[in-house]
Amino acid sequence: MERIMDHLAHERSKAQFSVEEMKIIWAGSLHAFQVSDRIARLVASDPGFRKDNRAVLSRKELFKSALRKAAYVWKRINELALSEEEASWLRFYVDELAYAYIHWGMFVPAIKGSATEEQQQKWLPLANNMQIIGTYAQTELGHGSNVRGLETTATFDQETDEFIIHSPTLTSSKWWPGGLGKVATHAVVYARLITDGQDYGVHGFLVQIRSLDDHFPLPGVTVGDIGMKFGSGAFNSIDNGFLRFNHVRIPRNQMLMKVSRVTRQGKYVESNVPKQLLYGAMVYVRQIIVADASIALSRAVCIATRYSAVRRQFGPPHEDENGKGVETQVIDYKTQQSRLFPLLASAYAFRFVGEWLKWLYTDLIQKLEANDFSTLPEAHACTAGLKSLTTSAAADGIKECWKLCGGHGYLSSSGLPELYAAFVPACTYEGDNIVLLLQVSRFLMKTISQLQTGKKPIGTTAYMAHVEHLIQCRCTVQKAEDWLNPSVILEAFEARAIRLSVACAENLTKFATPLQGFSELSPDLVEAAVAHCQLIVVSKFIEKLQQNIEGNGVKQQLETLCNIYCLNLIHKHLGDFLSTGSISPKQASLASDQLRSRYSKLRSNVIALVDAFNYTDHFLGSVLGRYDGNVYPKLYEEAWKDPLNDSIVPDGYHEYIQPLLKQQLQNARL
Ligand SMILES: CCCCCCCC/C=C\CCCCCCCCCCCCCCCC(=O)SCCNC(=O)CCNC(=O)[C@H](O)C(C)(C)COP(=O)(O)OP(=O)(O)OC[C@H]1O[C@@H](n2cnc3c(N)ncnc32)[C@H](O)[C@@H]1OP(=O)(O)O
Ligand SMILES: Cc1cc2nc3c(=O)[nH]c(=O)nc-3n(C[C@H](O)[C@H](O)[C@H](O)COP(=O)(O)OP(=O)(O)OC[C@H]3O[C@@H](n4cnc5c(N)ncnc54)[C@H](O)[C@@H]3O)c2cc1C
Repeated sequence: MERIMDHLAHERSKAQFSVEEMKIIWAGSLHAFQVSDRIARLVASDPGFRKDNRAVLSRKELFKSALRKAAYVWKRINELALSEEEASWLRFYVDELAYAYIHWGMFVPAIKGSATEEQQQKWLPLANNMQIIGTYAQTELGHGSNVRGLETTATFDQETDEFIIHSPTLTSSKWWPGGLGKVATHAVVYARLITDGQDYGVHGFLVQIRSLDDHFPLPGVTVGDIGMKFGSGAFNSIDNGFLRFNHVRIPRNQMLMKVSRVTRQGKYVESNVPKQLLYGAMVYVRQIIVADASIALSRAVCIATRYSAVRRQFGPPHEDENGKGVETQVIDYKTQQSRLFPLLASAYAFRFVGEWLKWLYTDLIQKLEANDFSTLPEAHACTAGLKSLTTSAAADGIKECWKLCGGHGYLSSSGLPELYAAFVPACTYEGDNIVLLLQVSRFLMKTISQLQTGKKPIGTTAYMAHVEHLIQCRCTVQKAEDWLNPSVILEAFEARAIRLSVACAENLTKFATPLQGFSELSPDLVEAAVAHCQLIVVSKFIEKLQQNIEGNGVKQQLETLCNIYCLNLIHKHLGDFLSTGSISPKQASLASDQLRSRYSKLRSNVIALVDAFNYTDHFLGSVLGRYDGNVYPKLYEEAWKDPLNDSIVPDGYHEYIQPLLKQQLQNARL
């Protein structure tokens, strides 16, 4: 036991940088670090937030436990008079999916983004004080991705000055909204607006669905939970629901009227803001999901890295620091490093691109407030594309971390199965990842077509202004060290991205209609979108390194991580880089050499690099990822806690095992 504990201490002593300074870089600022650290400890030390028994709870128990925690969170927020920032950290570290995620993450943002000032004044105080609990009811049984295909109707009745909300078909039933099944009292419902016999497409409406007195559904409302979801624990603590309306009436002023409105006379009037603002809540949440992807991946990487340093298999016996013979730490196998270290680098890369995306979103909101809508298309493309890229990579990465932990990774007590089950739907919710990449490719094709008109590309597409150079340039790498030059890396990624996009644009012209071309070439368009989004992540990592980074050795570690992130992408997408001529086969081989040498450089720092995430054992929820590395005794302890071990002879023995054994024994004697 002692030896294992010593192992992580020894690993920590090998670090070549200041972990405390790296914690600040990871958190984003000294202030963010201090607040998050304080709240993380507060949550970890409060028995009310215990979560180690989640995997063995039944669905009903799990749901009730999530309700209890959500109420307790609210109580603590008020008792401690927490600021909005502190309250968000508290919800984050409690780490239990419940209705509050949708209430604060989508219902409130939808009201802020799509309601008029007057409507906000009425509804936001109610929502902010939890006098009502809201959900975001967009997806239907028949349509999720295709928002324009939604079927729920909101028909204006001029006589009573009301909208009639109705579900005309089974497929128009709302399906999936979080917190809807059993909790929400209100919903922002997306429905087709019909007035004067004309269909004006999908708009948002605020609809009360349950009584505030007895919680029963209001007349005309049929509502319930859609059933168990993938994995134990995970998303089963939340009540994703279905909802059907039978001619439910709401006052006209409960249409969200910032983008357009209906007058008392039933006239449809558009405002001067773009229709797409109706989708504003999705842009907001996609940006948060990118931050969440870095968190989910970093949790898995932290577990797999610490465990890989504790776990020993094979190898010539080495002497440990006490002179004892020991086997090889699995983290020292080059295959383990080549699977794990790029994931560690990705966690950092996604953290920084998430930080940048938050800035982009804040900037967008400031511009929208000043009636400047010019950056909306780029913000949509960036949030959609990066949500897709980071969630797919994080979901795959978490699964890889579980395999990196061998058999023990498959145990619930490793924390990895639940982490995976809870995160993998991020590839689907808030926009299916392929559908979102097709949105990015549409934006890229539009940008390329505008190059011919002389329009200067801006922001993340600014590189496209250099199309002529990037189409014909040759990578200058001659020796492995050349791959450490950020401008060489950047140009290789820019060349690959633009060459894939330009090839798509050229191929599109070969089809009879753009629609046909988009459909036939969609796999290529998705690859071009991925290349563009990876370029964004690479360039934001490089930009981060150009900032003033304090702390002993911190910048050097980040440089190594950045190199690993970029070179591993080249290795993984070699086909693209070679087929577009962005690099040569010889340069690809030098990139692999450099990548291997970066792994060796990083090796002694990896435990400290995951410590810099500053996750408490409570938040990690993993025996394998414990800070003290005391894995085996704790695994044994956890095994004893399983309800199956409550009795020596199991329930069912007398009914099913004993008679079977007796029968077989008798048969053998005959
Ligand atoms: C110490 C530690 C420190 C660490 C610090 C870390 C910090 C921690 C921070 C955060 C942690 C976070 C923790 C929180 C965790 C969050 C977890 C969340 C939990 C669960 C949440 C689950 C929520 C799920 C909710 C939902 O799923 S709601 C439903 C979402 N539905 C969709 O997304 C549907 C997808 N479909 C669409 O979006 C659209 O239909 C479509 C695909 C875009 C197509 O639409 P349509 O046909 O109308 O459009 P087009 O014709 O294609 O386009 C028309 C033009 O409009 C443009 N467009 C489209 N969409 C938008 C948009 N959203 N905004 C702007 N513009 C848009 C489009 O580009 C077209 O433009 P054009 O110029 O080409 O015409
Ligand atoms: C855990 C979870 C929570 C959710 N919470 C909410 C919520 O709170 N509120 C809410 O309104 N919704 C919610 N949703 C619904 C979610 O937003 C949708 O599931 C999502 O938008 C995907 O839509 P879909 O299910 O219709 O997938 P589909 O569009 O049916 O996708 C099925 C397949 O078709 C492919 N596909 C679809 N269209 C195209 C295309 N044009 N080109 C190429 N391929 C295509 C997709 O790539 C995918 O492989 C939630 C979903 C989940 C899983």
